[in-house]
Amino acid sequence: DRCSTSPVQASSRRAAGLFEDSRSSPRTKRPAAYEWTAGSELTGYGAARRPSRVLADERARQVSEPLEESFILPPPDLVASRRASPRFAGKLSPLGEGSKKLPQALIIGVKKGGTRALLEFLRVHPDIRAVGAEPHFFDRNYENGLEWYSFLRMILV
Ligand SMILES: Nc1ncnc2c1ncn2[C@@H]1O[C@H](COP(=O)(O)OS(=O)(=O)O)[C@@H](OP(=O)(O)O)[C@H]1O
Repeated sequence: DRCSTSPVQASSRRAAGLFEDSRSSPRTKRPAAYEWTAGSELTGYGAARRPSRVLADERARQVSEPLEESFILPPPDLVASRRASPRFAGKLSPLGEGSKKLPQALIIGVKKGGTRALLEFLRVHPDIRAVGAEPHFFDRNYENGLEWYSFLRMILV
């Protein structure tokens, strides 16, 4: 919500990379993220603080390291409410319990643009899980990289 035109465009490119990563390689998503990140011209808040080349190299090192699987537990509210749909067939997500995964969808918008309202509408759907609070990855936590991002208990659509 603090982005001007240029960072918003950068965010859109980044989101597209994450989408493709999740769909094309659900188990080994990091190599795809590595290629995407390393080949991208990074602009926006993170790049404004450090040179984009340095930032890209740091990202490449982070995402090329092997990831631990199955360490993030489902949110307690989901367990308590038993909102998981029959599609999940006894699991709490299509990925199995405790999977760590980047989101398959991002909501990006200006302040007071209705993003919170959209999130709440989507959250009603039993096949959609979402972060509890807005993570502000692109405008406040971008420098923490994808590792930080995937540590959130993220969205499983
Ligand atoms: N579909 C639709 N139609 C009309 N108005 C809508 C709609 N969706 C959201 N809103 C109103 O837009 C205001 C900002 O919404 P959000 O708080 O969800 O936006 S955001 O989280 O800051 O992006 C907020 O208004 P205020 O309550 O006056 O702040 C929402 O009620």
